[in-house]
Amino acid sequence: MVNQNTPTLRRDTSSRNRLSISSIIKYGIVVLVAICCYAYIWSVNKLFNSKNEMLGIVSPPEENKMAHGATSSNADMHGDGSNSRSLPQKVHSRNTQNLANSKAKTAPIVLPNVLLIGAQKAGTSSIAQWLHNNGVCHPKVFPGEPAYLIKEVQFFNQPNRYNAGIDFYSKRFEHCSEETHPWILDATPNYFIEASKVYNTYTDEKAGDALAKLKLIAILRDPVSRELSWYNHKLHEYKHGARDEWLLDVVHTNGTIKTFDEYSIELSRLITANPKDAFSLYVDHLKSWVELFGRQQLLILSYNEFVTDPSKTVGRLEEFLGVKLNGEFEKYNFWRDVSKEMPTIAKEVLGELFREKNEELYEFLANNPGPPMEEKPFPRFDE
Ligand SMILES: Nc1ncnc2c1ncn2[C@@H]1O[C@H](COP(=O)(O)OS(=O)(=O)O)[C@@H](OP(=O)(O)O)[C@H]1O
Repeated sequence: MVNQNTPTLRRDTSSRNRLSISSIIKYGIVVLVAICCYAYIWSVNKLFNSKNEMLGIVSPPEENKMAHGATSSNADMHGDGSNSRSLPQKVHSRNTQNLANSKAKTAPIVLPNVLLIGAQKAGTSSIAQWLHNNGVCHPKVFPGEPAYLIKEVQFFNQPNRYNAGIDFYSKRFEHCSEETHPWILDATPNYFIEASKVYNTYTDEKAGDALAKLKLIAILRDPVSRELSWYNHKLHEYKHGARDEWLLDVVHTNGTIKTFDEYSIELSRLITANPKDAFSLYVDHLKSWVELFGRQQLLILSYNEFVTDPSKTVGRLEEFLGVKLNGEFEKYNFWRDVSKEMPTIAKEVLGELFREKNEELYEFLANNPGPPMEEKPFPRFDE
């Protein structure tokens, strides 16, 4: 039995041995192939990444994200940008981070050295265009962004843009070389109520000496007629089919258009309830600018003078910027399909609403004189 079994046993053992050797060889080949595949994928990936880095390609679309934000927040002239489309949150913030890191290594920060901070509806488009005609550098508009950003970057007033950081803002001005463009302008009237955000950016450690070089220009218009102009702007857009949220306060809920009298009564209620964000309460906002930036960096112009004696306004701007400026102001944002007449009730309601703050403004400007070329005393709106 033993002998009979032994060969069998022997035969079985040698076959098992042959099996296990061939299995080991097979497994070895599989492992080797797996290692080779992994090494190949890793090296291709590495090569691709380093090529992207060399070409300056960063992961997905920071620009697209901003373009969406800007386009949709066009419907929000006061700028909370809340309806902007965006990437899923995690990807979104990582991309912004990547961009910031790569820019910090490569491009120096370029900030505008002239900000036309408002007031809205006080001839800012005309002044901005005229300065651009005179060689003052204007912001770059990126693909997908609305064309009006060539005048106004809307950086400090739109949270989705402001939160993208100083590198995002700088990118709009990187084409403005100091040799060819001594002056770089962002003319965003909505900045008028954003003094502290502007200050934070200009004192960022990346901003260098931008704060010391910064010139601020404000042009003030009688707030009552400024409000009529803004109402007319919205009405004009509405008549041309726009239905964005920011302009819907010119219509009743049933779709009929509010008269300016009706609009003014509501506006008066709103401003009384929330004066902080009211653009027409000039003195409140100017106090913040003066406190943060001083008075000599800020030139305050009169819209009334700009309309009635523009050559004087030109002279003040020339002196403030230290350059010769040519040509005339052209008309911008002048709508013919709206009435410029000031109705009686609105005049009274808004006149009363702004009276006190206007007086405070004249007093504040008298006690805090601006740079030498500024008109003094600042002309009263009711003169
Ligand atoms: N060159 C010139 N001279 C006199 N008045 C002018 C000029 N250019 C523009 N305007 C009037 O300014 C108002 C528009 O101001 P803005 O360009 O600042 O508007 S905006 O804030 O950019 O939307 C708007 O005022 P209203 O007509 O009262 O609405 C324009 O007609």
